[in-house]
Amino acid sequence: MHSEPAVKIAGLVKRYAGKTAVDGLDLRLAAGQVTGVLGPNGAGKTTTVEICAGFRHPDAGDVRVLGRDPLAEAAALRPRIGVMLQQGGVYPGARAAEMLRHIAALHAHPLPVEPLIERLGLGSCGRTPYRRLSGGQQQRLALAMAVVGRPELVFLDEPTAGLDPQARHATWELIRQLRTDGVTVLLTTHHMAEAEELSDEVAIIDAGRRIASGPPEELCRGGAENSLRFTGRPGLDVVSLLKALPRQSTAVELTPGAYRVTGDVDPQLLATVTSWCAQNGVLPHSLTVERRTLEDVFLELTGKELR
Ligand SMILES: Nc1ncnc2c1ncn2[C@@H]1O[C@H](COP(=O)(O)OP(=O)(O)OP(=O)(O)O)[C@@H](O)[C@H]1O
Repeated sequence: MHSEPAVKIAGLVKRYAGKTAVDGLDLRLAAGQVTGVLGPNGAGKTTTVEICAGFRHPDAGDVRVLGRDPLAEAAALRPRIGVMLQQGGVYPGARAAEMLRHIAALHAHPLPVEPLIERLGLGSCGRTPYRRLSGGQQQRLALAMAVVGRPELVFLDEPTAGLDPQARHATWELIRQLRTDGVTVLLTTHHMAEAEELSDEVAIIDAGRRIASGPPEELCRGGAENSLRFTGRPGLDVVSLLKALPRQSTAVELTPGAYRVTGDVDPQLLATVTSWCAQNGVLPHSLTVERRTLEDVFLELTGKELR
């Protein structure tokens, strides 16, 4: 993608009472793509979103949203961006449908409100005051409010946290639709599979800095080894298998008849293993290529200790 990024963040710093929440963050969101922003609790994701949305002052660094300064040019940006934060932004007594209609009326070409309400399963609670909605319903209303104005860019801070599976799927569909419509999406989430599934690019943030970024499949491919497992008769000659494999591969019999090959698992390595099986009269009962998931990558990069 060669067009100008929808969001450019360079050297962003934010401190709260001497505590550094964002520590020199660099991040770019490609226009028209979904960027998943991942990070442990307290990594600075929400703070970054709030700064991009013009709700907070950065202490240092440069932030450009659709080419503009999110604070100084907030009025010009407001009709062009949608924001869903983890909480707040709704008057507690406002009824769900009224609130959405009100937001829609502030925009020049809003989405039709009723279909959006139905799509997010809010039809039965349209007349319910915000404070009486369940947590998941409040989340869905916040999502509807973020997208109803047909924004060019949407910030979604943990949109699926606490949602039931149906609402989660409806949210994923909505995010896919936004992408199809060319909307740029920043999505923060703790669900690695969700990020892997929905994002064109992923950025992993830790302690206020970007520690990795790229398309999810690229992040999963790089770094540590993948593995290939197969089952066959017990006691196969793994030393001879190892000799057939590229250097730095390993081959072990984990339990009788269960074998694991690690290394740079690519189509060539798969062909080497299957041709070794053919030469040795082995018909594997099962053969699986295990690739690292985004969760594996995340834990490798950010560690397994609780923050
Ligand atoms: N208003 C605030 N006042 C003081 N400290 C704050 C404030 N908001 C956030 N922080 C601190 O800044 C750090 C980053 O918080 P932030 O909410 O941006 O992280 P996050 O990555 O969104 O976390 P989570 O995944 O838990 O939502 C945390 O240590 C948090 O305690």
